Amino acid sequence: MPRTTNAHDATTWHLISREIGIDAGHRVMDHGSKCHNLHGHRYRIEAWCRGPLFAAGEQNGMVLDFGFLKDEMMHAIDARFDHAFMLCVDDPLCRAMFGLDDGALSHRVAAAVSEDGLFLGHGRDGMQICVLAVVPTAENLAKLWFDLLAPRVVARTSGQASLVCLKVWETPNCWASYGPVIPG
Ligand SMILES: Nc1nc2c(c(=O)[nH]1)N=C([C@H](O)[C@H](O)COP(=O)(O)OP(=O)(O)OP(=O)(O)O)CN2
Repeated sequence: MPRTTNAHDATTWHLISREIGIDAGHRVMDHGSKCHNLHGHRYRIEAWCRGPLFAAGEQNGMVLDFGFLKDEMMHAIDARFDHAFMLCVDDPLCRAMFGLDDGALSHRVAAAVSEDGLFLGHGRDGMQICVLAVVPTAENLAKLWFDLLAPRVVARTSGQASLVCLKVWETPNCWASYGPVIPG
């Protein structure tokens, strides 16, 4: 029995999308107006995946079970960023707010940001912090979360499906996305 069905050709394919929501704080340090302030968002995050359909088993007729996709989004994004505060490593507030005057923590943060583009861990008083190599705009978060989720989608489908778009709603009116496909 074939494992997949190829109900797409070079110009058509199956796309699925799943959404989760997280709450997180940030500031856009260079912004000329209110986004310069410390503030928070209810981020809505959509993951769009493309691939052939499974032709047998519990995912028969699916690109990737929505529940499996949710699991991967929760591990890759929610578990690390929900209720975290995100600042750019170059933000002058980062050092004081996150307790980076502590030498050992400061060293760990600098090493992680330089190697991985981000540090996720605990700062002053055990507060969950996220230090990024880039400013936490919706565009940069879309790429960051795309890069964390993409390998999980491939692994969860044994290489059949891929993440083609990660869309971040920063407010009910504004979104940014990253990936090779423009979402509808
Ligand atoms: N291209 C981007 N522009 C802006 C970003 C961003 O990440 N990418 N971020 C901000 C602010 O952080 C803010 O979250 C959005 O601000 P705002 O324009 O106020 O969005 P609203 O939906 O709240 O707009 P209202 O005018 O209040 O309805 C700014 N720009």
